[in-house]
Amino acid sequence: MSRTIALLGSTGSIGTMTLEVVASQPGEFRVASLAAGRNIDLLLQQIEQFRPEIVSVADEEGRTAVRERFGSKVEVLVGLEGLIAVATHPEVDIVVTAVVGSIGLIPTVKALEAGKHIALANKETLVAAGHLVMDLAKQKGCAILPVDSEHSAIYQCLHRERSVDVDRILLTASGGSFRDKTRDEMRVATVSGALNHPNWAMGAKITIDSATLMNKGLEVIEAHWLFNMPYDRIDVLVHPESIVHSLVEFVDGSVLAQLGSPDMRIPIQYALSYPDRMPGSYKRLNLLEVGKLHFRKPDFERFPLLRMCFDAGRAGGSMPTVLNAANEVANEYFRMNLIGFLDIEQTVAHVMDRHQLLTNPSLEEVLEADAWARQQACQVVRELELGQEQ
Ligand SMILES: NC(=O)C1=CN([C@@H]2O[C@H](COP(=O)(O)OP(=O)(O)OC[C@H]3O[C@@H](n4cnc5c(N)ncnc54)[C@H](OP(=O)(O)O)[C@@H]3O)[C@@H](O)[C@H]2O)C=CC1
Ligand SMILES: CC(=O)[C@@H](O)[C@H](O)COP(=O)(O)O
Ligand SMILES: [Mn+2]
Repeated sequence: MSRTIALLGSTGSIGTMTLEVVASQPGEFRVASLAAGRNIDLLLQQIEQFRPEIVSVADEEGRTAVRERFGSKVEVLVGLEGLIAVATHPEVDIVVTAVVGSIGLIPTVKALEAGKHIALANKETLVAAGHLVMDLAKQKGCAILPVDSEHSAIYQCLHRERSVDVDRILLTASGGSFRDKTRDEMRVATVSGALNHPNWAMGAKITIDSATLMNKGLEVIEAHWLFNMPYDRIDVLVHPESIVHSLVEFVDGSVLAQLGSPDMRIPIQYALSYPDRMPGSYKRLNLLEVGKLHFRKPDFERFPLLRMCFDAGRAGGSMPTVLNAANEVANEYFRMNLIGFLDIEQTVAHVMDRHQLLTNPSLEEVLEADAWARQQACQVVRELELGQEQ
């Protein structure tokens, strides 16, 4: 096969698993470029092992550390310029976008403009600017291969199916750390409690999003763009075991589902090897051990962010951008112990209320809306602290 890969977010949960997949398939993949943030110790090990030609880091301190160790053996860039250079490396076939947050948008756009296929983990990119990213991919003939487990599942179920034959998509949700908690329990929830995901070991931001069900809401918007599916044909199903990764119902009533152990290396490898499959030694699913699978309706009252995501998606235009940016800020404030768990939804709701919708934003307008929402979210948090917001 021998595909050349760029990896954005190499030091994160998806990033490190991507490199595990690469290392487990000798001769199949070459890593030409890596982008990390501030975890320079890990990046140095990755450079040693994978020998990329270009790397990117978050700041000058990181650049100095890499240069001290590797001298001119590797080119080191910084910040957004670095992310773009990594994503557009001339020899790269596939860019794995595994940074967290809407910072992933511009490098993804630049990669598409340079004709790269995208293995997309960074769902915030599609939430922020799905209309622009999907149009650009189509125009350039580039594939957007989903890494997110649910979307990989749907992609696999849709393989060789006609879109006219699809009736609806069913996205499964574990329910997150607070699946069975009351609102009163959530009001006093701790960061460590929210970070205790029942099934998946993931980065901190997505784990908190999973606990608020924001992650599922973002995934609804991601599915809307990836599969060109109207919102009233996307349903969410709480499935505590995270074994059925998602399902597709067809017009004849037949339902296809993709199942597997909850291990992100499986969808990562599928995105990298698509349309082929490569052998993998990941833990096999044993349904006899699992025994029973459970499904139930999501509770929109206890988890209002899920409804807000449907609302933002249906409003369209700049609203999903604003929803996402406000959530990124509120999620981070919660992780820093500066606001309570339920203040996340309050912050997002107030920022959405204050937003004047742009119906078909350009990339520049998306970036402006993102920046506006971040600044508003900080303002709302200050007001919440002062007790000015209900
Ligand atoms: N983890 C999972 O299982 C899944 C994740 N996803 C999605 O994949 C994406 C990544 O998630 P995950 O791996 O969990 O996140 P992590 O927090 O574990 O990793 C984030 C990565 O992004 C880097 N990064 C963060 N900010 C910047 C920045 N400003 N500039 C450059 N690099 C930056 C971090 O660098 P450093 O650490 O060096 O600072 C790290 O390498 C998210 O969009 C998430 O929603 C989707 C499905 C499953
Ligand atoms: C592994 C993965 O794809 C995550 O996005 C996962 O979906 C999070 O679990 P939740 O279903 O709890 O959001
Ligand atoms: Mn997911």
